[in-house]
Amino acid sequence: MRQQVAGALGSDVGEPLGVAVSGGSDSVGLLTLLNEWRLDGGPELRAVTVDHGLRPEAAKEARAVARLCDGWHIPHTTLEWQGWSGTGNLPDAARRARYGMMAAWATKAGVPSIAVAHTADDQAETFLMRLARSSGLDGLSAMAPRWQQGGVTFLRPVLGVTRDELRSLLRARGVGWFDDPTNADPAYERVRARQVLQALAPLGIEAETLGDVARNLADARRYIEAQVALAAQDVARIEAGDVLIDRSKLSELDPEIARRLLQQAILWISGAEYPPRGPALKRVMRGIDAGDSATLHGCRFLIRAETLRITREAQAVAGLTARPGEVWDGRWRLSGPAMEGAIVAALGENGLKHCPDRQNSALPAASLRASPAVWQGQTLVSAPLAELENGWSVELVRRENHDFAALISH
Ligand SMILES: Nc1ncnc2c1ncn2[C@@H]1O[C@H](COP(=O)(O)OP(=O)(O)OP(=O)(O)O)[C@@H](O)[C@H]1O
Repeated sequence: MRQQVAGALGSDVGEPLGVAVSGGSDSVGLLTLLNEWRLDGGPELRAVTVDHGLRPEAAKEARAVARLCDGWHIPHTTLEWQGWSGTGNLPDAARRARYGMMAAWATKAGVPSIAVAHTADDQAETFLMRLARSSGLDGLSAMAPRWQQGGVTFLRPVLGVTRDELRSLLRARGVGWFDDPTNADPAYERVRARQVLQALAPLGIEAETLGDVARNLADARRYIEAQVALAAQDVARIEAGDVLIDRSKLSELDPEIARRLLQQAILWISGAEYPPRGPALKRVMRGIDAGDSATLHGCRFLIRAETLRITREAQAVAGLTARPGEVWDGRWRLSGPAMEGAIVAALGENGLKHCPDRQNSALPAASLRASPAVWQGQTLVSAPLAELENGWSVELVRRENHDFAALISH
């Protein structure tokens, strides 16, 4: 098992390696494996636990993890979440906060990557849950073995190990863990998925089997994504943050490649976490064929004779502000002279009127309205994309997970 984990992490795993330990069997099992590897020449470790403050036992569990780490001479940190606003989807908010806090902790502590303990069972349960949502190739593909978030790499080194294997290891080593009471509550979809998985055993379907299927699908997906990247290099280019697509070449692409290419462009421009729903995107694609401009997912689709221009929708960024030097709308950074009270916000219709040289910009008015500008109160200071610089410069910043620009330049 240890070789499996070391192999999954790869020889280039940074040091110290972070490990996210909730106190459950999966993550305590991962910690145990990594600790044994550490004692045998593996990377130094830093453990982290997030106390969401949602269950009375949580603080006690965090302390127990801290004690375990202390006994093994692994530095441990507990991060306390107090951000629950009381509205919305609690598990989702807790998960987002957890990853955000762990990434911020890692950055501060000089930890380049954090291992989390998603197991083969998590993978299989997720697969079943996605089946219930009629997911396609993307949803059913295996969980990524690594991803980037908040400047940190998250790693899943035990995707090939089952929960039972980790529990057997812990029993053999005499290491205890906490059972989350919700893990037995059939009100949770994941618990029902676990029960269904057991029922599938007589058919020869086990966690590993579904993991194999999910990996096969991930292989197919990787191939399709490579085709999308090739197509993007051929049909698309970037102009000051807009994506320009050759319409006749687009119409010759396989519809699935075209759909994915548009989806990638939308994710890059909008910064949305999830792509638009399939039917909505298909409707826009039919509109593009017919020559109709449209808006979708915070983006505008402008049809010209030969080109489709996808730009940011002005309405989606109205009211969005950042300080100079900070990233605005997830991908723009404006820098210039120090200036009291200066903020970055969209140029908008009002600002556009105050850009005398806007005609010299290659961008149409729709793109310029949604472009970043510097304001001091109601006064427009700079709009670099609309040819009003006043000593300011603009930079397109790389997006962590949806970098269309990188897709084209590779
Ligand atoms: N409170 C916590 N503190 C530290 N690490 C945690 C905590 N909760 C979860 N983790 C880490 O994340 C891993 C996966 O946790 P969990 O199964 O709850 O899934 P998730 O991250 O919420 O995502 P998903 O629900 O999509 O599977 C755990 O094995 C552990 O490594």
